Amino acid sequence: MEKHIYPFVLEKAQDSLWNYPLRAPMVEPISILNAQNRVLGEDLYAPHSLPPFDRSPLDGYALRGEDSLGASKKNPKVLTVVDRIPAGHIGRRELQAGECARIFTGAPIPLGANAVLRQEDTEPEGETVRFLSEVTPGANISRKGEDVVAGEPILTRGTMIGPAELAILSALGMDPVPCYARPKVAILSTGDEIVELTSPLTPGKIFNSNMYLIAGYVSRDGGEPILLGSVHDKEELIQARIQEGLAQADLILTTGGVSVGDYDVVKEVHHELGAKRLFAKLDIKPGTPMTASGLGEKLLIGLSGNPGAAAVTYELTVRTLLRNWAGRKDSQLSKVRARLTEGFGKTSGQRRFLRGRIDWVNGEYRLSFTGKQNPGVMKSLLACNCLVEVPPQKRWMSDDWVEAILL
Ligand SMILES: Nc1nc2c(c(=O)[nH]1)N[C@H]1C(S)=C(S)[C@@H](COP(=O)(O)OP(=O)(O)OC[C@H]3O[C@@H](n4cnc5c(N)ncnc54)[C@H](O)[C@@H]3O)O[C@H]1N2
Ligand code: MOO
Repeated sequence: MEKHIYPFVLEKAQDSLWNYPLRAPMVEPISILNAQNRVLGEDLYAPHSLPPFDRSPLDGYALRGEDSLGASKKNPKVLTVVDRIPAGHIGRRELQAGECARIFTGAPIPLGANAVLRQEDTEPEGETVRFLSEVTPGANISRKGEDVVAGEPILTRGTMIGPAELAILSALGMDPVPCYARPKVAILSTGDEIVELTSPLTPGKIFNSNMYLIAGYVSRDGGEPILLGSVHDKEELIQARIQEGLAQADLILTTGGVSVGDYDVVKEVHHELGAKRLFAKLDIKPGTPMTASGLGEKLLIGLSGNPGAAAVTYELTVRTLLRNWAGRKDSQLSKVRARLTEGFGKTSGQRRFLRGRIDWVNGEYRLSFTGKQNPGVMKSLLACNCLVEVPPQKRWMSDDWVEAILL
């Protein structure tokens, strides 16, 4: 057991992880039905324009605008209706002077027409229609390409696909969608006290909740969790399970076994596996004993077993690492200024990150702490949508302005 481990400044630890040369994910074709929340793997260009043809934005009549000039309620212009064009159909003939076509929203503008008059400004009369107002040539036509022009760059690599992207992709007929493969992340919980949910909870044991916590984060951030379950605090057992993980994944996230106790063997296991230490202690609370080692193009990260500590350190380090690796553009943590609804008086020699919640209240962001901040506490993660740093020896007072790290 090492006597003293030098604590790494959080920002240096972040740098070492975020710049670690992991293998870039391949690009794979994904059905548009499964593309939500996937990351686009290529820049995409529009194969055709949107709309793909000049169309009517109104129910009314398509005409040559010149034929309506001077029309008014008092002095209507009468045109002959020679065609009827519902959406999805095309006009049968080119309009001549003095002619118009009944047209409906979304239908293509017929040849010869250059304007549409809405039906509210007309009075149909048998085969003819009276125009009660004029419409200038070019008016009321939704032009081909007014939304998207064929060939224009439409979505860039690294875009997270959501409903708006799905709409554009499908309008352009782009199925399947080239997406980055989701990086595989193996997750292992260590500890003699951990049991799986399928086993009874006998005295001294707790259920393996960290695996679900971390798997949830991994999926959220664009990775594919591989669940390795839990393993007792024995070096050879942990090593074997990590090796099992390494056969399937390039990032191994373990929880527990990183502190200074007799059973905290994860650091030794990293060493035995030939991994090179990046850091083995952070200058923050909670999660101080977090450890990380590089093994070629693979990373081994040991988070604290305490769920609150594992969550905070995941968010401050692994979140951005994984989003970057998954190819996402939104990988950086962002901050907003918020005013505290309450103080936090407990000082520490170490930087501390508190779990909080910000809400927009009466024209400003207000930040409240979400409850007990002990590293073993899970409940304060429930409403948590931000973290707030307390510098060493600092006390936050109610109404202080702080920077909230958005989660
Ligand atoms: N003498 C010292 N003791 C401790 C120190 C220290 O500096 N000197 N550091 C403390 C700090 S800080 C932390 S954080 C913890 C970290 O311990 P480990 O990361 O080695 O984690 P464990 O001891 O294995 O577990 C801690 C805690 O979390 C519970 N746990 C573990 N795994 C799970 C899981 N999968 N699901 C739910 N809960 C889990 C475990 O039962 C413990 O209660 O060490 C302090 N000790
Ligand atoms: O630094 Mo430990 O993670 O919270 O209590």
